[in-house]
Amino acid sequence: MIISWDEYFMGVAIFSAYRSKDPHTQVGACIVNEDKHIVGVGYNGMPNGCDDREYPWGRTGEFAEQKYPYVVHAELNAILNASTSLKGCRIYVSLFPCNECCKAIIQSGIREVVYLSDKYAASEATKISKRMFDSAGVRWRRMETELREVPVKFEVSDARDLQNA
Ligand SMILES: O=c1ccn([C@H]2C[C@H](O)[C@@H](COP(=O)(O)O)O2)c(=O)[nH]1
Ligand SMILES: [Zn+2]
Repeated sequence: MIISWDEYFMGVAIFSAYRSKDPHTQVGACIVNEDKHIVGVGYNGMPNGCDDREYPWGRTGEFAEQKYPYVVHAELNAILNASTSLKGCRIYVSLFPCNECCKAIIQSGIREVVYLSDKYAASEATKISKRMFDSAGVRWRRMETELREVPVKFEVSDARDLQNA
């Protein structure tokens, strides 16, 4: 099996998402420069020093008892983790960015967004993101692939024999 660049970078975003402790929506992001080098990855999680076993992961109730005021979004983590300037970069995200991430993406100099899920397309946040991306000239497109899944095997004993593992 040989995967495309888009599949490869989105795969890194999806793999990053598996690190998230969010029980409802795990999100991953992978930022790539014009040389196709990965310069930042991230997932949605609590800020450094905020123990993710102590902070809430719920979606309802009092604001302070919900996850929303605490969690750092995947895109922002990827931007903050980046090792270099993001001017001209592309970001792969497993979920279309919210309006807050949209602003950070625009201001960082990222020029293209490739996304997988648009499950909150009807939300105000997503509509606002699309408007701001369009105004700022940041392209956005859904990931196109025939792939449904990629097998990942950890029991491989010989790295030269991945196909037959
Ligand atoms: O741009 C975005 C939007 C959302 N997220 C994160 C924030 C939360 O942890 C989840 C969304 O939770 P729901 O339960 O689906 O409301 O996704 C993000 O990382 N980036
Ligand atoms: Zn966001």
